[in-house]
Amino acid sequence: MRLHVVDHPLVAHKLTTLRDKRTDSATFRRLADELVTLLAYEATRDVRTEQVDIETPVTPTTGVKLSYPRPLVVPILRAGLGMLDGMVRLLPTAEVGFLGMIRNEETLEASTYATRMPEDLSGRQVYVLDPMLATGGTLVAAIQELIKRGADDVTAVVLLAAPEGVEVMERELAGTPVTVVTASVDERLNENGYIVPGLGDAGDRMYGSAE
Ligand SMILES: O=P(O)(O)OC[C@H]1O[C@H](OP(=O)(O)OP(=O)(O)O)[C@H](O)[C@@H]1O
Ligand SMILES: O=c1cc[nH]c(=O)[nH]1
Ligand SMILES: [Mg+2]
Repeated sequence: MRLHVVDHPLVAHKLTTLRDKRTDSATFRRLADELVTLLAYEATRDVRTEQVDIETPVTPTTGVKLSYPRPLVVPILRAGLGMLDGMVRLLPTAEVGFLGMIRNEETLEASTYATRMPEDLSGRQVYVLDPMLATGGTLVAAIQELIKRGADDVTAVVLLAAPEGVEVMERELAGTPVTVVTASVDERLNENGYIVPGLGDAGDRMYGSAE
């Protein structure tokens, strides 16, 4: 597994406001959207392209366009939904699949409550979106499902990661073609499985507590 921490002052600036507990939901959603677009620039560095012939007003030339099969973008509901627009803005030809997953806040185990994506992902590049990589249970399960369906290149775009979650991913997904792109690897997880310093519950901060 490859880990890429995006080191950029604009990313750090937006992330700081996102972490601030005084930031309201509307601002949080806007900042998450902007941050994803910055991370997407790095996450798509190896997106597949093919050569194409065009004519400029001056002369024929060759350029590139995104290849087929189209990349698949998979936000993990709920919180990953807040990252979708920022990602597809940079990848307009992408197809979008959905995974609904929830972490049990007592056991910290992830379970899947909704799946809507192609059965056959052979030869597809997939971008998974989830703001938080905490224990890693959610992302490991999501990526194992994508690889089972044949995906041969998976990039997870996460706003924040905990070192514990990165370690679990490295262990559980060893030997698989997986890259994690994040704005920060934070200090640790606390006793409730929350990232420290983190930003709290990403889904709740985007959409409310859902109770
Ligand atoms: O790495 P893990 O320990 O598995 O935790 C991370 C998961 O927890 C959060 O989702 P949550 O279960 O709160 O669902 P929500 O997005 O609907 O709020 C977050 O968006 C990740 O999906
Ligand atoms: O810090 C955390 C950990 C898991 N899920 C969140 O939303 N935040
Ligand atoms: Mg949540």
